[in-house]
Amino acid sequence: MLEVDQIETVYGKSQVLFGVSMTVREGEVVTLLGRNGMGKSTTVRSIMGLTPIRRGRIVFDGRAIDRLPAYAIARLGIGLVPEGRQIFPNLTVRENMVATAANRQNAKSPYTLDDVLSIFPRLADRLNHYGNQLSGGEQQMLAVVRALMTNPRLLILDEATEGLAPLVRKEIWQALAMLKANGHAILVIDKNLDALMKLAERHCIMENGRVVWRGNSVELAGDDALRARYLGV
Ligand SMILES: Nc1ncnc2c1ncn2[C@@H]1O[C@H](COP(=O)(O)OP(=O)(O)OP(=O)(O)O)[C@@H](O)[C@H]1O
Repeated sequence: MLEVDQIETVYGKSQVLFGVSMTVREGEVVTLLGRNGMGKSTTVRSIMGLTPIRRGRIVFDGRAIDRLPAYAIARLGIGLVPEGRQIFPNLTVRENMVATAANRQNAKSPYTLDDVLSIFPRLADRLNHYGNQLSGGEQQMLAVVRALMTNPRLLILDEATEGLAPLVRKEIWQALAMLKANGHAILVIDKNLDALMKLAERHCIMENGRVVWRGNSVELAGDDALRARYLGV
């Protein structure tokens, strides 16, 4: 479904990605792991067309997307929950959701407001609250449901549980498990390894702009030295 092939990305004169390759297949959950500053967000920005790649190729559903503008990539069916949430503070919860709603893939039964609210019931009680009146956890849930309102086939989450209380985090993980069960493909960047090892099939570890390890949850769980070296856990 998504193939990232040998991409190189630069910010001005500083090269950040040095030939990153990874894939996400239909209905699969894949993680990008690594310490801070290793290039995970830049990989996501490159996929979404927010930062242009200098070399390499990115293919989604058989189509090269690496020269497309960000809006066109989103329209093809990739939904992003960006780092830092970025919800609209002066719109209500309902308005935030409607603002991004689109059935871009002409899904047979696109998500309705009620569908996505059933994933995070506490947002249903906050429909008329403004974005800036929500707790951090509620804002994060809103960022997820907002991405879902675009009916993406691939959902990308960049540090979606950062700074959240454990119970709220758990709700987000449960929601992702449900989305996976519904057939969504998900690419997730997060630091909660335990949750990720339960949710994801495959993991990619990045260091200094390269993917230095790929494997499944059993391999990752069984390799203490690997986790200590690249993830510091
Ligand atoms: N807009 C930018 N301009 C210049 N350098 C940047 C920019 N954004 C990120 N970088 C640099 O690129 C490198 C990779 O950053 P990136 O955000 O992709 O890493 P990351 O693995 O996602 O880490 P984090 O979890 O801290 O976001 C870092 O050295 C960072 O300082």
